[in-house]
Amino acid sequence: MSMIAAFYSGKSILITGATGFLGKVLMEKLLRTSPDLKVIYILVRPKAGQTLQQRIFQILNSKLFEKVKEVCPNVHEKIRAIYADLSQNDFAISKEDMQELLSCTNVIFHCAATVRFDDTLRHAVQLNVTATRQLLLMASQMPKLEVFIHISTAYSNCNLKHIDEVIYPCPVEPKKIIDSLEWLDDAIIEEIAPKLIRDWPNIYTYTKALGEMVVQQESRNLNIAIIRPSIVGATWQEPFPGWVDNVNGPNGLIIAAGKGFLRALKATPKAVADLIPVDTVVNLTLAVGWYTAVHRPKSTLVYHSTSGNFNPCNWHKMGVQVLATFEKIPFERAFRRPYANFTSNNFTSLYWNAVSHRAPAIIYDCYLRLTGRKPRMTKLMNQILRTASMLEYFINRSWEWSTYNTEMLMSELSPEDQRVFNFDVRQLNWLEYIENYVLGVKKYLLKEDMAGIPEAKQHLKRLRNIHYLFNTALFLIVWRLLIARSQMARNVWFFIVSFCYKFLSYFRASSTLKV
Ligand SMILES: CCCCCCCCCCCCCCCCCCCC(=O)SCCNC(=O)CCNC(=O)[C@H](O)C(C)(C)COP(=O)(O)OP(=O)(O)OC[C@H]1O[C@@H](n2cnc3c(N)ncnc32)[C@H](O)[C@@H]1OP(=O)(O)O
Ligand SMILES: NC(=O)C1=CN([C@@H]2O[C@H](COP(=O)(O)OP(=O)(O)OC[C@H]3O[C@@H](n4cnc5c(N)ncnc54)[C@H](OP(=O)(O)O)[C@@H]3O)[C@@H](O)[C@H]2O)C=CC1
Repeated sequence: MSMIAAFYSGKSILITGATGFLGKVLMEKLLRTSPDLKVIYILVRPKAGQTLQQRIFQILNSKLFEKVKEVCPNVHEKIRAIYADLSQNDFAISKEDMQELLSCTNVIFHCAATVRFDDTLRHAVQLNVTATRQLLLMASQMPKLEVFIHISTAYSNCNLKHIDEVIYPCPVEPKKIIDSLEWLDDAIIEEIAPKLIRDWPNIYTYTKALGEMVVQQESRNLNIAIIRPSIVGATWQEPFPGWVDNVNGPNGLIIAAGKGFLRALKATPKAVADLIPVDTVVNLTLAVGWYTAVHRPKSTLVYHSTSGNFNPCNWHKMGVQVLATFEKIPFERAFRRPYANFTSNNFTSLYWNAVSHRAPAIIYDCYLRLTGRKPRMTKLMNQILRTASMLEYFINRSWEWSTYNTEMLMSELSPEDQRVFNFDVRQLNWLEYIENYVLGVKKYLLKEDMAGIPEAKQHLKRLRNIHYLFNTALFLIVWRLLIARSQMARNVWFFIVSFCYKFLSYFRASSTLKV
């Protein structure tokens, strides 16, 4: 019997960010392993014209939740969606709902955040700092609360090279920032933002660091733990391999590469690609929830959910395997044949951007214009290159995260829990994982049918022929121009032609002799 699963049975669990990538997998695993939990409260806002109910209905009827329904057929009854906007005062939760949350909640998983790298400082502080403080305040008024789990990121201290499982202080107190945002206007905030974030690469990682500090300062006598995942990727094993549902992190780049838009990346091939499967993060999170509630550590423990020091993979290996998978299971209607060129050199990177990205986009847009269609490739390419440049910081560096707490927890689990809540990435086979990942991107993000693979392969062959034809034509044009202008080029040309002629004559003569 799993002790972790038993712990969550009969519990009322509050999840923020349950409609997000990590939140959905967390909810699924909880329902599948502890089907007799009492209720999962999820704080949700209406979005994209959908009501709360429509959003929940769509999530629970998605492929991700198919397996869970076999063990928990009444899954809809276990979820109680509560209207909430985390950027508002008191989260805009109604009095009745708030009362219910305060009196019933046993466990909190705080996953909600804005993960955009370029969000405004005001919004990112509201979500990643102020909302965390507000939730901690709510938690302190919950008599039945046993544990509060805060999801942060391994990059909250990415301005350091070696990162321990401790909360590092930020140069400016979060409270001072929260207070000043109340009276400063937006223009001034954006002006001071770069000065505040100092050597953090973006607003996201900076505000996640502030969020951790808030957790430390406002923890009162709460039983809290922090999880710090690195780059969260598709599922490894559960509920099935390769599940993924948004374009964040590597996902968008895999699409851009598979469709042949992105063929070079400013990346350090030997740098560690610290990906961690989302189900691994979820298993660790649930195990930490159990351990923190049952063992009540004296201080707030931080757990790194990273792969680098257990089972390192670098960007070169990842790129090669991603490309190999595109060969086997290509994406449909690619713009060009997929290719992956990783370079850490600024000059080479500029060259590849001009030759491999911008020039083909401009040529294609000319073709669209000539055929009476609206040009769109340059705009799309600019968007992709902007995204790639935003991620560059993370693919050109390696970090060392210590994992003492995570390893300690692994050794505390029973063999059954180690199996059901496996977060040991030493067992992960990268080649297999990446193949399933790319397949998952094709199936669940691009919604492409596997039956289209032969046609996709044919299309790639056609692209290869076009590529050869184009290169040959280009070579001939350049050569012709050179010959017209330079005596030296003409001499080389006559030398090659006479050499070929002699070779052919010799070949013909010797084959005649044999006969
Ligand atoms: C050369 C061959 C390569 C072979 C492939 C090998 C794979 C290597 C992958 C390497 C990836 C490394 C990733 C490192 C990530 C580090 C993460 C740190 C860990 C965290 O805690 S962060 C959590 C993750 N957060 C994010 O990833 C958010 C990043 N996104 C943003 O901040 C913004 O989207 C961005 C990039 C600033 C763009 O903003 P904006 O210009 O305003 O555009 P939109 O957001 O509105 O989106 C417009 C359009 O682009 C699509 N989109 C969004 N994100 C991506 C993406 N990552 N890749 C591709 N496309 C993306 C979006 O869906 C929109 O499309 P529409 O069709 O709706 O217009
Ligand atoms: N993905 C990654 O690579 C990594 C993620 N993390 C951390 O993991 C956690 C989850 O990330 P992930 O699932 O990827 O992110 P997503 O962007 O997929 O999910 C974010 C969640 O937060 C919710 N949310 C955002 N703003 C509000 C708001 N104003 N009111 C209510 N809910 C809101 C979103 O709701 P809605 O659906 O309505 O937008 C969504 O459910 C975050 O804390 C992130 O920092 C850490 C390391 C890496």
